[in-house]
Amino acid sequence: MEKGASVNRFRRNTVQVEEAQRRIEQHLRPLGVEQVSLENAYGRTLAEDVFAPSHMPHFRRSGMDGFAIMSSSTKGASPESPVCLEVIEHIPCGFVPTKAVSPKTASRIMTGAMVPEQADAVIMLEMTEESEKEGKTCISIRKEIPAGKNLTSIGDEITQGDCVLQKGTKIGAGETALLAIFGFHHVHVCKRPTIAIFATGSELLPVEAPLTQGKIRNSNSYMLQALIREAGGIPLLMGAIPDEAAKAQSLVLEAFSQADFVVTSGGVSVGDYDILVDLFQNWDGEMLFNKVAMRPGSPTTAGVWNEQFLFALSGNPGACFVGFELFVRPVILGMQGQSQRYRQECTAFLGKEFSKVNAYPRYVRGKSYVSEGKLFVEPVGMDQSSVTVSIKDSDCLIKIPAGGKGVQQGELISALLLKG
Ligand SMILES: Nc1nc2c(c(=O)[nH]1)N[C@H]1C(S)=C(S)[C@@H](COP(=O)(O)OP(=O)(O)OC[C@H]3O[C@@H](n4cnc5c(N)ncnc54)[C@H](O)[C@@H]3O)O[C@H]1N2
Ligand code: MOO
Ligand SMILES: [Mg+2]
Repeated sequence: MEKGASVNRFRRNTVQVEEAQRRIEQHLRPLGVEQVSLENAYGRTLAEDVFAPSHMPHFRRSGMDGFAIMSSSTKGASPESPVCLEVIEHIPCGFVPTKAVSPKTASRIMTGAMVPEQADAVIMLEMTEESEKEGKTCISIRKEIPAGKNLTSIGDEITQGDCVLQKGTKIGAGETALLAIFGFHHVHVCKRPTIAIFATGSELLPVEAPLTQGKIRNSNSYMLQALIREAGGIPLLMGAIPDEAAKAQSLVLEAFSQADFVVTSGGVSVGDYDILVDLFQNWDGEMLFNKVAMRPGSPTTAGVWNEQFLFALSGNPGACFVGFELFVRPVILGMQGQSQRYRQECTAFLGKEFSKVNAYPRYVRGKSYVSEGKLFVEPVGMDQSSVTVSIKDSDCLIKIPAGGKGVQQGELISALLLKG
């Protein structure tokens, strides 16, 4: 097979993960704003602060099915000397009371209904006894009811004018409920980036193809597609490019017109057919980095062309996954205007020793759990860069520092939490 035009491999300068992230950040811009209907707002990022246009609740609301009363009318009420009040009105939800409650009267009211102005408490149905007297309905109350009982005052939850949701907030179920409450049928959200995904490698088969000797199915593209979706991006599956440098170059450059940025996997190391290296050799954009002090994924490469990123992730699935988490995901979030772009880092006890010697900091696929009130993390198992099976089992990346002989069980260690 013909070799890629990769005889003169170019020099690599190793940068730390944080430095690589900093270089990316310098080119990171939010994409802009669009309007979506509330039903399509889930998972999107708010592009503006949302202020309450009204109080919540905006009327005095009953918390129980019962009777709206003046609390003062129950003064001295006891089983021995109950207070009797005449029922003057029935107030279902959605109804505006028409009759003023007096010290001698009560209005039957349902949960969520508007409490008449003069009433300052609601007594539960079960705490009253109803009777008919001379064609009138009366209730007897055997207990004093304090003012404010079972009554939600205007603005109890939210005051008109309050900032209820801040710009940059990701819209989940609770945010959606608030937007609906305040009548925001359409919301301004940050645009989602479209990301073209290429796999590279002549060994790659389409997922539907039968396996043949020496070939494998292209799993990275689909993994990246899922990761991009999780981060709120719009993935564009562009298929696999065979190991032909010229073809890779034209396809990748072409994709910049269809997407906000491009992610590739494979072909970034020092091999004869590592065609992304050739692409970056002919690159007339800015090279951000081409080697990172990390395992897996040390050959991860990134550049910018006309302010559009090209992330060339490693082909090894474990390294592709980690490269996405550390470099691509923050860009997808940042383009959507999210300020919290990086995975939360926590300190935890290592549940199982990790004894590999590390030339570079290592991001080990791990599982977190709580035992006796303490947070533990432990490696999920096979952790080689080439291993795919353990990706699904991990909810964190354990950061094993460079140097030394690994980390012992029980030692405190940092981990990036991958969920949430
Ligand atoms: N002599 C050296 N060899 C290697 C070095 C090195 O420094 N010197 N680095 C190793 C490291 S570290 C990594 S990580 C890998 C990086 O490999 P590439 O990014 O160049 O990826 P490929 O060579 O294209 O493929 C590697 C591996 O991954 C499989 N692969 C590729 N694409 C996919 C895909 N879409 N879905 C599933 N699997 C994929 C591919 O078949 C290979 O098995 O290089 C080391 N080598
Ligand atoms: O960068 Mo490669 O893992 O790190 O195998
Ligand atoms: Mg390679």
